[in-house]
Amino acid sequence: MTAELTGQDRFADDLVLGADPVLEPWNRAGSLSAADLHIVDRLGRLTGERIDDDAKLGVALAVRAVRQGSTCLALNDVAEFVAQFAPDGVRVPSARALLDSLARCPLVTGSSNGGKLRPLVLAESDDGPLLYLHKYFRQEDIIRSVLDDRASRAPDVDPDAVREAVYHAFGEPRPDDTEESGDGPTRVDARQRLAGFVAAGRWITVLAGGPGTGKTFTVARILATLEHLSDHRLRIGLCAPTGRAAAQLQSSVASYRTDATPIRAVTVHSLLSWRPGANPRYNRTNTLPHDVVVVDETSMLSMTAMSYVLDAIRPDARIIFVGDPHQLESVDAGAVLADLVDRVDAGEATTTAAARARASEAVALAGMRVFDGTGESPDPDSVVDDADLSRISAGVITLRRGHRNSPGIAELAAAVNDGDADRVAGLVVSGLPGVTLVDPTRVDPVQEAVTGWGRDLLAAADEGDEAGALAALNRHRVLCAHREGRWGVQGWTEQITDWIAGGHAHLPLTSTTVMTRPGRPILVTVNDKETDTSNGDCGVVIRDVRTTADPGGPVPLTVAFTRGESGVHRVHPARLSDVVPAYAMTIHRSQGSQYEAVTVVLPPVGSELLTRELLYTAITRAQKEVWIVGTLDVLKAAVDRRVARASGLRSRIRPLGT
Ligand SMILES: Nc1ncnc2c1ncn2[C@@H]1O[C@H](COP(=O)(O)OP(=O)(O)OP(=O)(O)O)[C@@H](O)[C@H]1O
Repeated sequence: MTAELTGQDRFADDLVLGADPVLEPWNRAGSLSAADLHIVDRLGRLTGERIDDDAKLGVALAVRAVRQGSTCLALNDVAEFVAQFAPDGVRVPSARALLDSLARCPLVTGSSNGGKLRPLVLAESDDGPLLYLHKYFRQEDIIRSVLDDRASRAPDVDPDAVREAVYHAFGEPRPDDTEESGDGPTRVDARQRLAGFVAAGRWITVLAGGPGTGKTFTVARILATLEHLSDHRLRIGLCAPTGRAAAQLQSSVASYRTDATPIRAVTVHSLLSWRPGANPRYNRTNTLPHDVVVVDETSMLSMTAMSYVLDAIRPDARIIFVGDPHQLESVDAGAVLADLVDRVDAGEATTTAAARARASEAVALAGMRVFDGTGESPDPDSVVDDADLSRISAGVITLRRGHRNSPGIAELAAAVNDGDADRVAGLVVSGLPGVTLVDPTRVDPVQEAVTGWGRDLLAAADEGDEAGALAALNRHRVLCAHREGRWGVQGWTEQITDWIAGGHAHLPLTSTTVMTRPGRPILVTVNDKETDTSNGDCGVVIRDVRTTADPGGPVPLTVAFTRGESGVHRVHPARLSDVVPAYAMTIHRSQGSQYEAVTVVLPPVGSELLTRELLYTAITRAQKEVWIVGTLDVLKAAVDRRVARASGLRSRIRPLGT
């Protein structure tokens, strides 16, 4: 499934001949795909019984909802769900009519008319009735039951030993809370220390925070805490949804654990021995050997992957989920990290009085205090408020202090997250440092910045200066919502190539032509063990000064990639088959990376992709400077629109008929 295409784009010529009359207008309008219709048709045939028109539409919409990232269809929200894509003139049944019809449908588990095959589940929730495909209902059920089980127990640890281990790894709280580091005095972030206490005292911890808030830095210290507490050598599993995120996690953790054994990080698929089309080798009956498993970039994890991970980890092993819940979620169904945080806010996670008492104690030991609601507005670096305390007692800790993004970008990102469109517009117009709104019809400032970047890349790469070229690589990036079209990656790549060539670019860059000249940034699109490159890796083509050029022959080239803090990995262009130019890339692709400066190209109003999460993800990729190409109206529309993914994880649910 591709989250970057809308239903309309994707299924325009996806017509089903002789379609069911109820679904035909939806198919003709491009709102339901041929695959959606085939699934409904096939299920109807297999059950061999008559399906009501309303139930048929309900099932088709549930299939579409999953395709769009939800794990179920929320019946009470159907009118809102279909508003964007219902064909003109069709009757959309009310939530009540859908429920009545599905409650009698032989395809539905728990219906009054259960057939032989019941691949759907109708469940009651605090948010009203939810219709699931059975697979997703089961996966959510696994997640819910593992979370509840882990919240109901705590590791048997000696509080004095925990205090000693946390202080050893994070330092003791001091009145001025400063410590000397190689780079000069650095303030210890008390929330990071608090995360150490939380992770030591629980079987499952969610470490949330925006980019550069020190999540990986904290993970490394949490691991040191747990190692200090353990009487045996801990088996630690580090993983992330993508190869690139795993490589990044491994190198950051290694840089913070200079005197400890390096730990390899792998993809979630590799950790679980999960091959495409098969079930993972590790599961409830064949659990992973690890004592601690860290999952980074959890926002990108699909619900299926989350359920497999939770199922495969021993009940007496610690799990630490790390990520930014405000970022774009998985391209497959589910928004599990956001759900893990939201279910606490919705009062759904189990938090007992004892857990709250333990959390308050940890807050004090970390050198913070609980804000009682009186006095001055609290400083989030030294106090936790009531909502925060509930989250902490449910194992969710959010780091807030950014150590990387410029204050202007951090302020804008916070306003975007708060969903305050007027504040966002006000900040942008007021000339917030590091933030510029660029009129899409007058992109000269962007042209200047991007051209300068492209020429810096070229100058270093042409000299064969790989350190210089790699340093220039992350100086700028153009991020687009869409792949195709003038405002997409394709259009911007053409534009940038032309700018850099001074208006004389003759051919558009393709995966083959991009590697024919030094200075071109490239993006790898597959994981490849042979070349030790991962999907999402960015490199730069440089002149290979170590190879002597044939007189009159082509310039010898190599592609350089950064490895670790300052290492370089070189691959001959001929060995890289799946690459694309990387002057511009999609916002989805940029997740997990940061650049000094970013140009964010907003899609037009009305694009299904224009959401708060998209905007947040894009602007927080920039460390120092962000140019937002779009109008104020588009910017405000983005802030106002949230990704709506239905899920039952945020509320208590029970199957209908139980
Ligand atoms: N308490 C601290 N004091 C000083 N520097 C810190 C502190 N915590 C983190 N840093 C620094 O901030 C930078 C970002 O930290 P880190 O990479 O751990 O953040 P992150 O949240 O994992 O980022 P990302 O969003 O890239 O995953 C690093 O250079 C790190 O050394």
